[in-house]
Amino acid sequence: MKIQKVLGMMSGTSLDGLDLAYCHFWESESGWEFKIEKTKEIGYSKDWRDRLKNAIRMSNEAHAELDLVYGEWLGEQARIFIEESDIPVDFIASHGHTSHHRPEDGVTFQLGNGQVLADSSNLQVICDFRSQDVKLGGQGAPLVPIGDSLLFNSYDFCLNLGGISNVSFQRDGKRIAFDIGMANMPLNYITEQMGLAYDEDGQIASKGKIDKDLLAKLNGLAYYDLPHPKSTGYEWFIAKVLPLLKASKSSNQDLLHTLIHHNCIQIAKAIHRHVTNPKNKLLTTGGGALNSFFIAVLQEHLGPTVEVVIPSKTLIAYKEALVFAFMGVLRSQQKINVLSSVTGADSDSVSGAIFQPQGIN
Ligand SMILES: Nc1ncnc2c1ncn2[C@@H]1O[C@H](COP(=O)(O)OP(=O)(O)OP(=O)(O)O)[C@@H](O)[C@H]1O
Ligand SMILES: CC(=O)N[C@H]1[C@@H]2OC[C@@H](O2)[C@@H](O)[C@@H]1O[C@H](C)C(=O)O
Repeated sequence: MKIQKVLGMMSGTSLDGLDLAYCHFWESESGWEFKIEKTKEIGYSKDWRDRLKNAIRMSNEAHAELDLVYGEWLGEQARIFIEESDIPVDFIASHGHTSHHRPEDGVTFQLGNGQVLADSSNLQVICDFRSQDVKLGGQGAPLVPIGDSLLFNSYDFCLNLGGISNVSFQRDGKRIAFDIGMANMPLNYITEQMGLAYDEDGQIASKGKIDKDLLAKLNGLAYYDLPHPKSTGYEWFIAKVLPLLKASKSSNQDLLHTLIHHNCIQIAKAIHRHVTNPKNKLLTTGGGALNSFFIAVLQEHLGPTVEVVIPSKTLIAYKEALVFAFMGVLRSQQKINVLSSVTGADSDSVSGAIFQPQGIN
């Protein structure tokens, strides 16, 4: 039994920080197995958060420069983590940070240059998991469903509550998945105005009340009626959601309360549409799983047919980094790691660019 030892690196849309998950993978008679051996979250400084957030508006030159500088920073973080944990690593699988995602225009870009990362960590790097799928006409997202299908198939549904919410499930022998809409992105936008990183356990939101007008407008956003495959991101938030929040006269408390109900209504709607069993287990991960008010409202909207299952804090926080590490393993073995049933691409693919260190450091 060969164990693959991989460092997965992930920076998500909520811009809270970089997740590092050192994982072991091996194949048994019952399929793929994994263990998350060591983890670390490196919170972004205000400077990094601002640079990554503003990448969407940068000139090509500034964007290219940021790609290199961020790749170097990722390499440094990997090096420090590996040294302090004293772990043998076969290779790094890095998602990077999405700066642009407009698959309809054939565009997706994850910052964190692979060659620079390989050189500064002195390890083989697999990255750029999305662009081949977009070239094949797919959404390039979500990608974690390959992991849901091969590592978490005992659950009826897998839900991620990051900046964006997405869901995945098996239907007629195929994995289906899509971005439902928002999760923490608009909540963090509001709490940022209040000088807070986020609303711990939804304490502020829980004291608010529903702004009915805003709720109706949010629920009326056209994205929700699009059929899957579909994916969304910061561009949609800025163009369609932010103007609605800015136009509302409600207090921050009421905005947070309304946004959580809105998110949960849309999540429940998306899941109910695909429920086929009387009882379903919904594995729920991503930072939103730590927000007890969000989870209580979600369970209320889902009702008794769908049970929200909250796993360990490690899995909540590091499932995405784990799955990108796993996608690296599949890539290194020339196995399919991006599913066209999820993304709508012309075909499944073995995605990810491979970079070898050139011994510069
Ligand atoms: N205790 C908590 N109470 C409330 N919210 C929390 C708590 N812990 C984390 N969060 C929320 O979770 C967010 C981080 O979630 P996560 O790390 O899953 O997002 P991400 O991976 O960046 O997003 P995506 O999956 O969309 O790329 C924080 O920004 C915060 O909004
Ligand atoms: C383009 C991009 O980075 N999309 C992210 C984002 O964050 C959540 C959601 O939107 C999902 O589609 C995806 O990330 C996860 C990790 C995925 O690909 O499964």
